[in-house]
Amino acid sequence: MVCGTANSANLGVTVHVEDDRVLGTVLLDTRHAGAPGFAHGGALAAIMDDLLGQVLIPLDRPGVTATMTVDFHAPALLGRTMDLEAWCERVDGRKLHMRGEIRDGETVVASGSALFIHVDVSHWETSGHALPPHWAGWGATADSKP
Ligand SMILES: CCCCCCCC(=O)SCCNC(=O)CCNC(=O)[C@H](O)C(C)(C)COP(=O)(O)OP(=O)(O)OC[C@H]1O[C@@H](n2cnc3c(N)ncnc32)[C@H](O)[C@@H]1OP(=O)(O)O
Repeated sequence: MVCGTANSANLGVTVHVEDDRVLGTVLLDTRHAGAPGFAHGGALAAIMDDLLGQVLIPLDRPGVTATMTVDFHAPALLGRTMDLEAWCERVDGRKLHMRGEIRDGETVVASGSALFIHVDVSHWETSGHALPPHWAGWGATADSKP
């Protein structure tokens, strides 16, 4: 729902990995309004969750959000391309401490911190839905297993 290109209702986030960081952009519009002209905080929280979750890829650790805090520092205006950045601050066994920012130019609009928990890919098999084939090797290089 945030960056999936197969979903026409996605939030239009694009991300890529540079070294161990996730960088990206998002351009919100009137579909994502809270107050007129301003992005809904829930949209920003969804973007933050997904952005921090993308760090699981360079970390090569499948994981899920256990808890997340989003601080809203400045209004996020619709119609502006905002920059996204996220990284892993610390790994403590299965606990993955992520941080990220959503910026409009030099202004940090929102910052986020989350605890992700490293899980085995089988975590998602309980839904009964098929997993993307490339998830099969996810976590193969992780030095500890859930
Ligand atoms: C590339 C993909 C991008 C996707 C981005 C989107 C990310 C998401 O939205 S994920 C969806 C939302 N999150 C979920 O559905 C998670 C639901 N929760 C769960 O499945 C489980 O509670 C889970 C896996 C997090 C933890 O369960 P479990 O594996 O049994 O571990 P558990 O033993 O309870 O906890 C492990 C450790 O984490 C700690 N912990 C767990 N939850 C929390 C929490 N909420 N706050 C603080 N600490 C926590 C525990 O205290 C424990 O610590 P310790 O080892 O020191 O005792």
